[in-house]
Amino acid sequence: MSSAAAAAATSFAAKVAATPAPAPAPSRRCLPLRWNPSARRGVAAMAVSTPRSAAAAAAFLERRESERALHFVKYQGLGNDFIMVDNRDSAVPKVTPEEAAKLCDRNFGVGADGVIFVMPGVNGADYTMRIFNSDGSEPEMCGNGVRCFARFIAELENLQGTHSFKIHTGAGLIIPEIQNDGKVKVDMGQPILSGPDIPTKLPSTKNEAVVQADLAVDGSTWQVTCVSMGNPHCVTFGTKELKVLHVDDLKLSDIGPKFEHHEMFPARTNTEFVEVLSRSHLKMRVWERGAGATLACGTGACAVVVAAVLEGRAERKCVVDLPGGPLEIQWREDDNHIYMTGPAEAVFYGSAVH
Ligand SMILES: N[C@@H](CCC[C@H](N)C(=O)O)C(=O)O
Repeated sequence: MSSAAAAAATSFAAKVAATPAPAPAPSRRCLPLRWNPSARRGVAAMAVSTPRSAAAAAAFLERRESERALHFVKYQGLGNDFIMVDNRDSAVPKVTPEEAAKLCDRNFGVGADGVIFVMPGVNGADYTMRIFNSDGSEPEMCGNGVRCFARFIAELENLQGTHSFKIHTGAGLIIPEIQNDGKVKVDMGQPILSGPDIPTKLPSTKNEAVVQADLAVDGSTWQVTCVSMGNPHCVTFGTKELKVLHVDDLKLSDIGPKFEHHEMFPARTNTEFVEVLSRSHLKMRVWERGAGATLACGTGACAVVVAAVLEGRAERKCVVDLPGGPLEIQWREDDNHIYMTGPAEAVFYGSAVH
């Protein structure tokens, strides 16, 4: 955590009232986000088992309503978890980057990989998505986050069934579509391959792209392919010495930060370590810029398939296994767009006092 965020940690009193979300069932909707008395009774009833604690919980809920509280819903996509904030009434995020870092702290806050804001759309988009990483920095895009975003909008707007939305993000227009089975398929747009645009200072090796370039990290020469999905990714399948990675053997907390802060990446980088299981099945672990080791990274999985295709290791349509579960990724030849399909669901509802 930055010193600014650490300072905020002492001043930002996050008291979190968390309640498990109802089990997902197609015919049953989640609790409405707009505060409503019957929903509140439901929360209290779930949280309490004795009359005495029921009274305490009711008193707490009364007090909570009278204080300035940030109401949120915690969502997760393959274990990549986010505090979702209904920010539809303003283009200014309801929490600062320092407060976001505090909220994301797994001991002193709610615990999450990031905070995501649903904001009014601009330039013809239905909504704008902004996100703060758990260190308070602001990335351009988040793949798992945009799936959660789509499900959150459906909940906020009381929409059932299939729906697609035009979302304005720092990576341009992103289009998630909620499918019949509840999964979300996202048009993630086109990958950016030009080194300076990613950005990386590594020289291009294949046309304008940086493919299987040598990168010295921690005494080894890693072979990396760089891809931007709006946010920067460095993908590696191994070192010059050790061509094949066994990703489960990696000590991510040692090696990850050395990539993230490498001088070749002026905006820092996300890094994906990949094992090829077959030409349509990849396995990866990720060290995320601003969030560290996470259970999944949607933009990372897209970057991995692009890198695998550019290196001739895989087909354009792959299942990518992440620690939190699989994502289906397709890099289409006709429009050069990448499509990502995966789950997203609400975990719990809460309020943080600040
Ligand atoms: N987990 C995300 C990526 C979030 C942003 C990333 N940490 C960055 O700084 O670029 C995903 O699912 O894509």
